[in-house]
Amino acid sequence: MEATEATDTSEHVIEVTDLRRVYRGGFEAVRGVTFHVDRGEIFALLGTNGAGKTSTVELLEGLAPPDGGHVRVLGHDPYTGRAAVRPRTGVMLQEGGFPSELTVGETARMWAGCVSGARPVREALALVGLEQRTDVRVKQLSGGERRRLDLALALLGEPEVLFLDEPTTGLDAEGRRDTWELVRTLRDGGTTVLLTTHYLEEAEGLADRLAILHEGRVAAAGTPAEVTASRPSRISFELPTGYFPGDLPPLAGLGVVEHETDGRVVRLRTHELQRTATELLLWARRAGVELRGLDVRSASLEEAFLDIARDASAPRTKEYAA
Ligand SMILES: Nc1ncnc2c1ncn2[C@@H]1O[C@H](COP(=O)(O)OP(=O)(O)OP(=O)(O)O)[C@@H](O)[C@H]1O
Repeated sequence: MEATEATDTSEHVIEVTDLRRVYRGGFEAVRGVTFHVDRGEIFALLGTNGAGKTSTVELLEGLAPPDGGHVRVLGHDPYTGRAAVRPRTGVMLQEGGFPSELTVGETARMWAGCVSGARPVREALALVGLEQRTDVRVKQLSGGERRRLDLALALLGEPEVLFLDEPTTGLDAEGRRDTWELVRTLRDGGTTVLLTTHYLEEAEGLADRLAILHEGRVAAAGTPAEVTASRPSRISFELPTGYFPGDLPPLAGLGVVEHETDGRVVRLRTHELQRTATELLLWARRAGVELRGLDVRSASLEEAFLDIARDASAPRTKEYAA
């Protein structure tokens, strides 16, 4: 029934519904994950080590069948409909694993031989800035150059959907920025990109939407702004000389949801940043004191992530499927 269920007109290029993956021995690495990626969107999967990112992406790439739920890529089941999906997708795995004796050009030509309608090798290498390294053996490439070669190979087939597993790991700051620029250009040209990353600034700056996985489940999802908006902002300052924490106005009444004092430094968290900051400054003016070291900042994606990771560090037993 594969042909009839393929709906290429759908804006949801990737659809993941209640996805489950159970490894041999019964360990449930993916426990009911649901998300979708629209055409021409960059979607980032984030999560602590072992959260289930690679286990999820492998199912999207059709490397294994799900143990529950379902996946559609370009309207097809990527496992049973692999022949229809694979030519239209590009995959950059965490480990490329090319024969290290071949040169960059030989590797790309070999790969291009396996791809129908491949773009010229020179063009793919130029996209990732490796055109000057064509005659260099793979074993002589730096770690960052190998990642760029992985990306060039994923781009050979001019894919509609690109899966990038930690695409900038090992790249220096310039290489990382170049890769972001390339991914944006591909997206603007209509390519749909799903990437995993450990770099929060990468997800914040690059992704149109993202999901943070935690122990095999989606702990937070949305645009970077939506995910951070759900987290409290921070205010910190030094207690004025001669004042004690009890001299401050009642904090709960200022919208403060968490507070701590570390020596003379007061740290607050609030969902009402403007109101809390205004009330504190009015109190300081009335008292005729200065709030030295005042630092007011909105929640960042990093904080959202750390909140989730902190929760993850609480002792738990591994969950096994029945
Ligand atoms: N083949 C396997 N057999 C058994 N357990 C596995 C297997 N592969 C992964 N796991 C376990 O599944 C969980 C999720 O692993 P996965 O590699 O998907 O996480 P990840 O989010 O990609 O982590 P990382 O950020 O470290 O790459 C981990 O607890 C891991 O130990």
